[in-house]
Amino acid sequence: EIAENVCREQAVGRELCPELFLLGAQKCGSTAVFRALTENFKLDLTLPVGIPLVKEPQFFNYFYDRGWSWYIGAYGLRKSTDQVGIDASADYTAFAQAPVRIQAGMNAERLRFIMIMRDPVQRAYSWYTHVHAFGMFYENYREAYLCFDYKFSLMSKYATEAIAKCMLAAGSPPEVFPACYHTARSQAYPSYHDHHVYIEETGMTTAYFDIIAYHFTSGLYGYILSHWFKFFRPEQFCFLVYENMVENPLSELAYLKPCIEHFGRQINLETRSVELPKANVQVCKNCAYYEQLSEESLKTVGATLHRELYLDSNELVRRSLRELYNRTDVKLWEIDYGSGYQLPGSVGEDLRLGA
Ligand SMILES: Nc1ncnc2c1ncn2[C@@H]1O[C@H](COP(=O)(O)OS(=O)(=O)O)[C@@H](OP(=O)(O)O)[C@H]1O
Repeated sequence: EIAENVCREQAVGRELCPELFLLGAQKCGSTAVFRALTENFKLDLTLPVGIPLVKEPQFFNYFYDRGWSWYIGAYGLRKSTDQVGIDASADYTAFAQAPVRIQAGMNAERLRFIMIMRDPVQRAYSWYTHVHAFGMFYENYREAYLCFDYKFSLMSKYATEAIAKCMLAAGSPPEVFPACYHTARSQAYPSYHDHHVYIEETGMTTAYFDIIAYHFTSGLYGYILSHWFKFFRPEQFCFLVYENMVENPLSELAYLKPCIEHFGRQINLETRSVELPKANVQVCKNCAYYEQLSEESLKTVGATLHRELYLDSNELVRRSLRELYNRTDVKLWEIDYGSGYQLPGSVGEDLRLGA
């Protein structure tokens, strides 16, 4: 039996514990980043062996009850001092208890976290597409979707109402995510799971509403960050912005340097040009009941989501990255959502600083 505190040592011959975490949210391009690290930069990172989703052990969210032996055992023993174990469960960011458990059980000071962010609207729509492509055989997903006639636009509308109400009741930024993430059962707000609301457009009442909320709460990056910052120091994080990465992979991936060099390893950014590997590109044209939104329709839905759900969170991201990392190049996701969109003063300021 492996003891819970075994990860506090780094001795060769003892258990190698994962120390590099590749976090999302999901659908932010984490598979492409993983491939860039291992294929383009030829970084030898140790993955767990013998557990179902190798790259994503999902221990600190879904499989915690399988125990530490299951998780740590899968990484084997340390062969050298600079060996690095990686856990690329992007989804840890969607669970408030994940950083609590990581801090409690791992060698917290040693850890580094790569966190990727993407326009939360595009991300949510990508997850919706993913569910149509891969998740509709789960009965609870089908039932949750059925109430909305399987439509992303309807889900957005009702999820925005519920989540915005929760955020209003939640208090200061660090409190928002634990109170309002998709499986939250806070005093401030009853759980989404038991949130039964009548959908006017379909004449049905919601079931498994937490499944719907998940699409949208996973994009509240600003609040996710202020939650993780309760457990780890800013120096332990390296941020990637999906849109920047697509536009200029090399200069965006350069932000990973401190998180890699921390382990005595190098990524050579000077000599090679890097193309971001294409991974998990989804096509759902023939998915049954799939609401394929035109660019224009997604902009209409997205403008409301940004205005009513993401605005403060997005601002928090930009402010955190500017103040803590001196970064002013975080994409203004809201700006793509149509003319007439009123930027608040502080966002306008960010825009000027970023220009
Ligand atoms: N090279 C490159 N350039 C641009 N976009 C890319 C690239 N590689 C992956 N992707 C897009 O990333 C989305 C998948 O993200 P993830 O790998 O994090 O998905 S998952 O959470 O692991 O399922 C998925 O987004 P959507 O296409 O919007 O669904 C991928 O298309």
